[in-house]
Amino acid sequence: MAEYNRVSECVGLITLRNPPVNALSAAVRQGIVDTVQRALSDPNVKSVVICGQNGIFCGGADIKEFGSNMTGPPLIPMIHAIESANKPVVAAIEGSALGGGLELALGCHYRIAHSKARLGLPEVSLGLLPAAGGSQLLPRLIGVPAALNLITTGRHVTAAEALQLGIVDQVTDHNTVDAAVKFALSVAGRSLDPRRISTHPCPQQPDLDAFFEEVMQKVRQSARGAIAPIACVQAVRAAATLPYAQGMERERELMATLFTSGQARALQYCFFAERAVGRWRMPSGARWDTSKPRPVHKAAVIGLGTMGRGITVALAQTGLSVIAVETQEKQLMEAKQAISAMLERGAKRRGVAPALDGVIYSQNIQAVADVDLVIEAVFEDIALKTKVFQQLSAVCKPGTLLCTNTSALDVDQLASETPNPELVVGMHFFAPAHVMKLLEVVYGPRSSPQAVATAMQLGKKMGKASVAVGNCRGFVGNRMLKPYIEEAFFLLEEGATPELVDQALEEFGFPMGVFRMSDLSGLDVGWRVRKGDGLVEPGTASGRSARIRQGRRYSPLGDLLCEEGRFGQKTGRGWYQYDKPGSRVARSDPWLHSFLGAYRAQHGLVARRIDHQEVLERCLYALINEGFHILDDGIAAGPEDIDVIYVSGYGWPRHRGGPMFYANMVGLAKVLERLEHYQQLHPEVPHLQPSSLLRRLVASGSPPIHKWGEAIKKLHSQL
Ligand SMILES: CCCCCC/C=C/CC(=O)SCCNC(=O)CCNC(=O)[C@H](O)C(C)(C)COP(=O)(O)OP(=O)(O)OC[C@H]1O[C@@H](n2cnc3c(N)ncnc32)[C@H](O)[C@@H]1OP(=O)(O)O
Repeated sequence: MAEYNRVSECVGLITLRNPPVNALSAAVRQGIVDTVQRALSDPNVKSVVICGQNGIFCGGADIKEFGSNMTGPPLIPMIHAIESANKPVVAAIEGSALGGGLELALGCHYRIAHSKARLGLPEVSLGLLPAAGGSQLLPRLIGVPAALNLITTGRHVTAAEALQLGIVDQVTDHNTVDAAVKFALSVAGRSLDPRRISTHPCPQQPDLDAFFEEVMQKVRQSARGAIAPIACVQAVRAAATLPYAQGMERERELMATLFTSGQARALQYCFFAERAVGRWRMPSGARWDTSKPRPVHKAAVIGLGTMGRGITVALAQTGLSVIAVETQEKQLMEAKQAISAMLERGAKRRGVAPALDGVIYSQNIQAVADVDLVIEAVFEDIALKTKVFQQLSAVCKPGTLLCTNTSALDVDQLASETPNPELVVGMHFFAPAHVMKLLEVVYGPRSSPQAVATAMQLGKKMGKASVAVGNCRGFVGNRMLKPYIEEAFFLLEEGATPELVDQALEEFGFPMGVFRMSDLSGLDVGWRVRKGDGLVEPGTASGRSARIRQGRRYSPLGDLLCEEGRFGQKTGRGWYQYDKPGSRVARSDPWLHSFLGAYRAQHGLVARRIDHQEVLERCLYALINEGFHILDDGIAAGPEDIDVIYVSGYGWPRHRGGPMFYANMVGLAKVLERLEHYQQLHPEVPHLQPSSLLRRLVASGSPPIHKWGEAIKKLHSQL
C-alpha cells in the first residue's frame, strides 16, 4: 500500500497506493512506516520524496475505518518519525492533501505542490479536529488567525493560497514528483532543525485572551450547536499557549470526546450519504450504472423570473451554451441585466471570466429548436406549464429532454401532454437556484432512465446535491414539510407563540424557525396552494367544527394573516413585524399576540404552557413520520436520499445527520411511542398516525439505518 523505489540514484521515492484517494488505511500507514524506515536506513539514500499514485497525494485518514476497531500503526508516531528523520523528506502534493494527508505533509520537511492541488484540514466537517498534530503544527507554521480560519471552516485552499500562507514551499505547473525529486536533491545535507515545525514557537498573537474570546463567540454563533468547531478553537488555543507536547496532549483529549460523539457519526454519515445518492435507482429497476446520460451541449430556460434567472446562471456557469427565453420584452431586459450581474459576481468570486457570451436571450420560443435540454421555469400554474410543454413539443428537435422546474405540480400530468412522456422529468430547484445546493430530480412512471440519468448528470455538473425522487404531491422535501408546518400552526392554537416555536427549532440547529422561514418565503405561497385545495374558507366561523376541514384538523391561522395583507417580510408584517417591507430583522409583534388571544377565544381554545420538547417532538416527529411513509411508498430510494434533501435544501442541521438519521439516533421505539402519545391526544390529525414502516422497524428490533432496507418493500437504497 506504499511502494518504495530509489530514483535519481540517491532519492527514496515512497508512493501511497490506495485508490481512489490514497486514504491512510491501516495498510497504508504500515506501508509508510516500513518504507520510511527502509529509506532512512539505506546509506545510498540522501533524501526522500513522498507522493500519491493517480494524481492525488492523500485524502486523509480512511473514514471507513472510524466505525470499527482501528488497527495498524497510529498516525502521530508515524508523522513524528518522519519529522525527526535525519534526511530531508519532501511531500510531492498533487490533487488533494486533506486532513491526515496534510498532517503527513506537515510532518515532512518540505512541501512542493502542483498548481491545481488543493490542501486543507476538513476534519471539522466530519465532526472531528485535526488530531494527528494538525491543530498544533499549522498555527506554528502559518500563525494563529490563518490556521484558525482553515481548521474551523475545513475549507480547502488552492496551491497558490497555500504558497502565500506558507503551507507549501514551491508550486509547479509541471510534473510534481519530478520537481520534488529535484528539490530533494538540492536540499540533501542541509540542516533540518529549522524545518521541523513542531520545534517552532507559535507566532505571537497580541491580546491572546481577547482574541480567542472573540473568535469563540463567532464560532459558537455560526456552529449552531455543532461541537467540533468549538473543540478546534480550543485545540488551536492550546497551540498558542502551551509547549508542543502539552498541546498534543490537549489535542488528543479533545479528539477523544469528538471521535465517539453522535455528531461525528452524523457528519460522517452525511459524507457517505451525499456520495450514495449519486448511485440512484428507480422502482422499475433502472439504475445509475446501467443508464447512459444523453450529451447536453446546449440548453434552454423558459421563463426568466427569479427561478429561471438562477437556473440560467447555474447552467451557464457549467460552460453550457444557454438560450434564455422570456416572452415579455421588459422582463427579458431586466432578466438580462440581472443574469449578467449574477454571472459577473460569481466569476469574480471564483477568479474566472464571466460566461456572459454563453447566454443568448430571446423572446421567441422558436429559438430553442436545436437545444438538447429545456428547463421550463414559468409561473407555478399547471395550465400555463401545459401550454408551454405543448409548444416545446412542437418546436424542439426530436429527442430533446423537457424538464419542468416545479415544487409541487404533477410531473406525470405534464408528461402526458407531450407526445414523448419518456423525455420528461421534473427538476425541482431551490431559490436562489444558482446558490442552493439541492436539486430534486423527479421521475414519473413514464420518465426514461436516460432522461433521469441526464438530469442527474447535469445537476452534478452544476455542483448540486442531486437526488432522484418519485412523483407525488410535494415530492420528498415539501411533502415532509407540510406536517411540520401544520404542527407549528396547531401549537400556536394551543398556546405557543411564533417566538417560542422558532427558538426551539433554532436551538435544535435550524438556521431559521418555521415562522421566520415562512415570513422570508412569503405566507401567500402556502395560501395560494391551500386555496387551490379548497381548504380556505371565510374566517367568521368559530369552534372546533370550523377547524375540521376535509375530515381532518385544520388551522386557518395562516389564511387569516394573509387576509390581513400580512405576507411576511415583503409586506413588513407576517408572523413578526419588520421595520419596513423587505427588511430582514424580525421583531416580536404585539398585534400578533393579541390576534392569537382573540382567535383562541373565538374558537374556545384555552392556551396552555408548551415547552421546547413538545415543539421538537410534534414538529420533527411529524416530519419524520412522513419520511417513513415516503420510504414505504418508494418515492425516495432510501433514508440517505431524504437526509441529503433535508440537509442540503431545508436547513436541517448537518451535525444531526438529517431527519431519518436523527430518528435512528433518538431511537425508533421512542419516536413511535411519542407519535402514539400525540396521536391519542389529537386523533383528528392523520399525520401523527405512525407509519406502518416505522411500526415494522420497531417490531423487528429497530435495526440500524443501513439495515432499514430489509423492512422497506420497495427499497433501492445504496448505503
Ligand atoms: C482518536 C483516534 C485518532 C484518529 C485520527 C484520525 C484522523 C483523522 C484525520 C482525517 O484525515 S479525517 C479525513 C479527512 N479527509 C477528508 O475529509 C477528505 C474527504 N474526501 C474528500 O473531500 C473527497 O473525497 C476528495 C478527496 C476531495 C476527492 O473528491 P472526488 O470528488 O474526486 O471524489 P469523491 O466522490 O468525493 O470520493 C471518491 C471515493 O473515495 C471515498 N473517499 C474519499 N475520501 C475518503 C477518505 N478519507 N476515507 C475513505 N474514503 C474516502 C469516497 O467515499 C468515494 O467513495 P464512494 O464509494 O463513492 O463513497
